[in-house]
Amino acid sequence: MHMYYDNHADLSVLANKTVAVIGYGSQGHAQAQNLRDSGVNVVIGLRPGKSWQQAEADGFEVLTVKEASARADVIQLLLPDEYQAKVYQEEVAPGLTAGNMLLFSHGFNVHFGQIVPPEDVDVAMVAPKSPGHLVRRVFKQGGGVPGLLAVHQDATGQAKQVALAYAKGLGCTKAGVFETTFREETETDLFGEQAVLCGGMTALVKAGFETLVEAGYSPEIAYFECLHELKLIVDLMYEGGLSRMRYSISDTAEFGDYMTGNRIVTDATKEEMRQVLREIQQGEFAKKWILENQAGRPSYNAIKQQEANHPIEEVGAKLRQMMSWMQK
Ligand SMILES: NC(=O)C1=CN([C@@H]2O[C@H](COP(=O)(O)OP(=O)(O)OC[C@H]3O[C@@H](n4cnc5c(N)ncnc54)[C@H](OP(=O)(O)O)[C@@H]3O)[C@@H](O)[C@H]2O)C=CC1
Ligand SMILES: CC[C@](O)(C(C)=O)C(=O)O
Repeated sequence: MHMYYDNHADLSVLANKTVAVIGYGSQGHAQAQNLRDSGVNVVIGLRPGKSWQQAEADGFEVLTVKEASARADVIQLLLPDEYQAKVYQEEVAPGLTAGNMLLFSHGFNVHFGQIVPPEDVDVAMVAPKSPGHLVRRVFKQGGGVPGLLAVHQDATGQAKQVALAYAKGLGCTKAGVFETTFREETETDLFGEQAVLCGGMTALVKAGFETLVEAGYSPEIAYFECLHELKLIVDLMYEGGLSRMRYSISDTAEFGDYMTGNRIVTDATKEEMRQVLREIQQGEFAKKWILENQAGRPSYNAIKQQEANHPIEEVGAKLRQMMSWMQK
């Protein structure tokens, strides 16, 4: 296992190749635009619709998924994970030829056996560790976000060099690309988004907001305290770890942090985290998500609606309107 930086990757490996970016959503638009700015020949594969119009407006050649897959040497699947297997079977697989590379930014479908590529193609992953919009924003600022790289299948003997060149085109080798496996990326990514980054964090923010509002404090103050300021605290941790954040906050806040943190995230919380990880490792979460999609997403849709109506969303929308400088 290694970390790779700019000097380990050679963009000329992609010089005579065409890359098809399939999907033009959060990751698709960012990866396609960064690659193009890095001199890579990119076409976009889509169905007719909103993304197609956007990709054309952004100056790309847009083809159907079938045409783009057949044209390209490297095919990066950036569709929502839940649709990838069907689109792969019907539109990508028929155009694959020996020596092509099939790329992913998340290992879900390969790791859980929903996509089984033929043996004569390379199968790899370049996964930026960042939401797509920041993959683009940080690149435009002259930097890059870190990434993960994994080779699942090396039919040509060149898979790692091609994947590394792709990662360089995204800007990831500026920040560091860590070599891993499809299993490790998939399980840690699902764990991170469920237990910490998305599920854990939104539950913590809502619980804090509700505690203050239910105790009679203003929703505006509760919003600033529990959501708005979180970004500023996270920015400090991002720049210099927990110690930089603790250097910047008051000693009173730091003492409160030491006294209270473990009362909020207790041994029971950690035991629940271990249980969440077991369910991911055993494929229970994947099965639940696949079945949820087959059933038309009843739970996903109901909870999405309920969450959109949470009072923190109402007060937040009102307060953010006044912050004209904020990237929305
Ligand atoms: N979001 C992120 O930041 C991250 C995502 N990833 C991974 O990247 C991959 C892409 O995720 P993400 O960028 O969030 O996806 P999005 O939901 O943002 O984008 C979906 C894109 O796929 C298109 N699409 C959907 N269905 C079809 C179809 N049947 N045929 C053709 N095009 C279709 C949509 O076009 P239309 O407008 O027509 O619907 C849209 O352009 C996933 O594997 C995900 O796990 C990894 C790291 C971070
Ligand atoms: C944290 C969510 C994420 O895993 C990401 C941006 O890396 C995702 O899949 O969107």
